[in-house]
Formats: sequence, structure tokens, C-alpha cells
Amino acid sequence: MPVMVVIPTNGYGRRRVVVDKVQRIRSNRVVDAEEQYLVQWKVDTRTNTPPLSWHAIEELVRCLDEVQDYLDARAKSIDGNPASTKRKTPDTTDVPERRASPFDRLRNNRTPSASRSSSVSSAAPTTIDVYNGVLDADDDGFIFCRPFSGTDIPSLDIRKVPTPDMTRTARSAKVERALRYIRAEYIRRLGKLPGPQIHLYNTVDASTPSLRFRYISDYVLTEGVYRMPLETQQGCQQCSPHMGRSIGCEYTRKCDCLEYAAVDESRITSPQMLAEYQHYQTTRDGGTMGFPKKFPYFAEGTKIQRTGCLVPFYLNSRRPIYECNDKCACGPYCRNKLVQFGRTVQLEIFKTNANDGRGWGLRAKEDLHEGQFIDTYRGEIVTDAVATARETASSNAKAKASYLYSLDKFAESENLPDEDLYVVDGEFMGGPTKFINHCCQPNCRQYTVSYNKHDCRVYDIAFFACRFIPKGEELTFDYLDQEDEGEGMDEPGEGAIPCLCGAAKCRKWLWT
Ligand SMILES: C[S@@+](CC[C@H](N)C(=O)[O-])C[C@H]1O[C@@H](n2cnc3c(N)ncnc32)[C@H](O)[C@@H]1O
Repeated sequence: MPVMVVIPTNGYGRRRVVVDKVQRIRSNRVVDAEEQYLVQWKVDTRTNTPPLSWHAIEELVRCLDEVQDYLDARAKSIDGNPASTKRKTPDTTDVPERRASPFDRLRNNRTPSASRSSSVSSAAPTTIDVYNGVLDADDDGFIFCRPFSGTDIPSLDIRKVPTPDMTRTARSAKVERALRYIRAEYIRRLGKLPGPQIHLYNTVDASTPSLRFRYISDYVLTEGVYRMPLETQQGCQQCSPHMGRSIGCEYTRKCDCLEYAAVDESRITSPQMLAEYQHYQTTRDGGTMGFPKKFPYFAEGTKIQRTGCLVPFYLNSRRPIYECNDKCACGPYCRNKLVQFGRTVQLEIFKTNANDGRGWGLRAKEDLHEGQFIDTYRGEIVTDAVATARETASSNAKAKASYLYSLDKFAESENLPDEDLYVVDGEFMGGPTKFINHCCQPNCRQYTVSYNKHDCRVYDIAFFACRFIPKGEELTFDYLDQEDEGEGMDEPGEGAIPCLCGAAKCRKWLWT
């Protein structure tokens, strides 16, 4: 087992710790005003002395996830509160400038490890430079970590790391630079999402949401999940891009996409149509083709605040929305296409009040009109069985459930058994809507939006404002999503989460 760790050192900026070789971070300290973290390297055999080495935070920029895990655990052990160092943390994309590290010396003067090791053996316990391994460089500019100890290199049993000395030092050592790097990395990742920049704001503490969360802009299908291929999509064919002031289907009565939409009963006026509709309702024969339907969004020409917002017919119901799609003849500017183009609203992830206990939340940086589209819920789509297994495996099944979204809107109408349904899991990957907290009297509501009418198992979940929401007000929705808002709650089940929404009609528990 000669070489376990390779750290590319070619070029100043490219010297980075190889992320998948890092097992975990074990301790931290400050040496000559430089924040350093003790890396435990992965080994492919069981050993009590895996290589350990101290690194400046600048060298750990590709494994900030591990650094964040370490800092969260450290903060918890200090005062039971993750990353609780109180400080103001403005929304900034600034990456701290790079400072000198011990490897700069190594790069310029590749000293064999043995000749550097005197400092190791002579150092006091809190200033030991390298434990159980030696960082070295070869002619190609790589640093190797040799996992065996020489006479001059102290060997340390990994079970004793961190030593009491290390822990004492770590507790009082500054970690601000690492926290800034973590925050900057999170903001960088947010910047890669399509649509307006999503901001991060935290004046409560020094924490950043987990870097382990992966931002995605479309669903990730996992094993056993099938989406109907695009070829099966059908679009409206009798419409054209030039209809009704070039706004597509909005002004036609011929749009096939409306075939699947809910019937607008208020427009059934003739006795004959009423009789036919009543017959349909009792027999479910023949579909609803020919009955009056409504497009979901206000068209241009209505009040500016309303254009593109949900019409009351949808806003005040849970009716699924059927948008036109790429196969439609109405063209790209059809007003029956909205959610599929994604978010246009500027959002901000923010830390809720310290005493609040609801963690992170989401708000908009602009006023939202009643019925305005905000964003979709994204995540991995998993089978019902996988969702159940994940819930069972989770240490807090109720908390886990708050990231799981059943795609069961069409279960009844399409006669789909529970085990055939899919579930969206937004805990590990997804979009900013993951941060929307629950409220018993919410200002947003989730809607089913379908483009491929033939796929009753994969569709979008889209959040819309259900009333005017002034800029900066926290966005919330009802996790229970009851059709009848007057419905009460059962007695709280085991592990139920107390609701902290603070609404006048709070049901006291997130769900039972
Ligand atoms: C989908 S997450 C929402 C984002 C979450 N606040 C975070 O920091 O990641 C759901 C979790 O947030 C917390 N939460 C959301 N709404 C809450 C409420 N009204 N009362 C208490 N906790 C809430 C609960 O811990 C819940 O399991």
C-alpha cells in the first residue's frame, strides 16, 4: 500500500485536496493566523493509523461538505447549536482571498518529509504538524501521503483522535474563514440554477444550509421510475400561433389541450347541455369534450397585475392545470404555457428567527400578485416502496415526510393502486422550494401542472401565491393540503412536530 493520497500541486490555483479521498475532518486549529483542519484520509485496508494531515482551509475547497459536517458537529458539541457563532453574514459572493499555506513552502522547496519531521517530534501536543502520515512532493509536482510512520514521525491511534489537547484547541480556535468559504460555495451553487439569482440571507447565526443538498432544475428519476416518452405527448392541432393577437390558444374554443381540463359548470346554460353533463357525472361516459372549459391563466390585456396569474376558477380549487406543450400548434408564445418555462421570481432563502425553531425559510424579493406562479417542487422521483423505506430509515420519520410529495393527483380518476404511485423526495436534491415552511393559514398553494396529458404519474407540482404577498413576507403553504380548510386534526401521533406557524387558526401540529 504505497501511496494513498494524491494532491495535485501543479500550478498555484490547482492544488486541491482530492475530495473522494477524504474520509472526514477530525479537528481544527489556528497556526500563524491560518485556519487549519485535520484531514483523515481514506484507506483501502482497515487500519488504526490511517493518514492524517493538517491543511489550510484553502486546500479544502473541494471538500467543504466534509468541513461543514465537522463544523456543525463541533458547534453542537460546544453549545448544542449548529454553527452558532453569532455574527452578521451579509449576502455576499466574495470568496476570501487565498492566504499562504504550509504547502506554499513545500511547493517552492520540496523538502523530503524526513528532514521536516524534527518539528513533529519536538512539538508540543497541540502543535504537532502531521500525525501518522507524511506529506511529500515528487518531481511531477504531486504530494503523496505515506501511511506508515518513521522513527521521527509519531504514530497516533485513530481511536484517540482528536486527543483532549486537540479538542481543547479546536474549541477555541477561530473557524470564520471556513464558514465564509462554505457560504460562498453555497451561493456559487445557487447561482448555477436557471432563472433570477437566488439569495441567501442569515443575520441570525453563522450557519449555511447543507452543501450536501444538490440543486437541480428538473426531476431526477431513480430506479423503477418511468416517465412517458416525449413522443407520446399530444398537442393541440387546431390552434395556430397567429390566433387572438398571437397569444395562442387563449382565444380559441378549439384547443384540444382543454379536453382534459375541468368543466366550467357556471357556463353550462342550456338545459340540453346540463342534462348531458349530469349524465356524464353519473356514468363518467364519453369524457367532457365539448363542455365549457377555462384556460388557467389570465391573458394579456387584463390588468397588468393579473397577466399570467391563475384565474379564480383554478385559484380557488385544486383542479389540475393542463398546459400546452412543444407538440402544440399554438407556438412558443401561447399563454397556456407558463410553469414549464420555470421561475421568474427573485427568491431569497433566509434563516428564520433564532427562537423560532423552523430553520430556513423562503421569501420573494418582489411583491407577488394573487395567483402568481412562484416555482416548482423538484427532487428525486422514487417509487412508493423506496419512499416508505426512506421514511422508515430516517431518524425522524415525520421530518422526513415533509420532504416527500406523493404524485397521487390522478390516483382516483385513473384507478392507480398506491404501490404504483411515485413520490418526489426533495430532501437531498431539489430547488429552493424545499425551504418553504408550513403554515396553517398559508399564502401559497401547490397545484398539479401537466404537459403530457397521458402521463398520470409524473407531473409538476407548482407553487402559486394564493393572495397578494408583499416583498419579504415568508412564503408558506399547508403541508396537509386539505380540500376543506375547516377540517380538524386528529390527536397528534407519536413524533408529531409541533407547529410553530403562529397563525390565528393554527392546528398546533404539522400533521398527525
Ligand atoms: C420542507 S422543510 C422546510 C425547510 C426547513 N425549515 C429547513 O430549514 O430545511 C420542513 C421542515 O421544516 C420545519 N418546519 C416547517 N414548517 C414548520 C412549522 N410551521 N412549525 C415547525 N416546524 C416547521 C420542520 O422541521 C419540517 O420538518
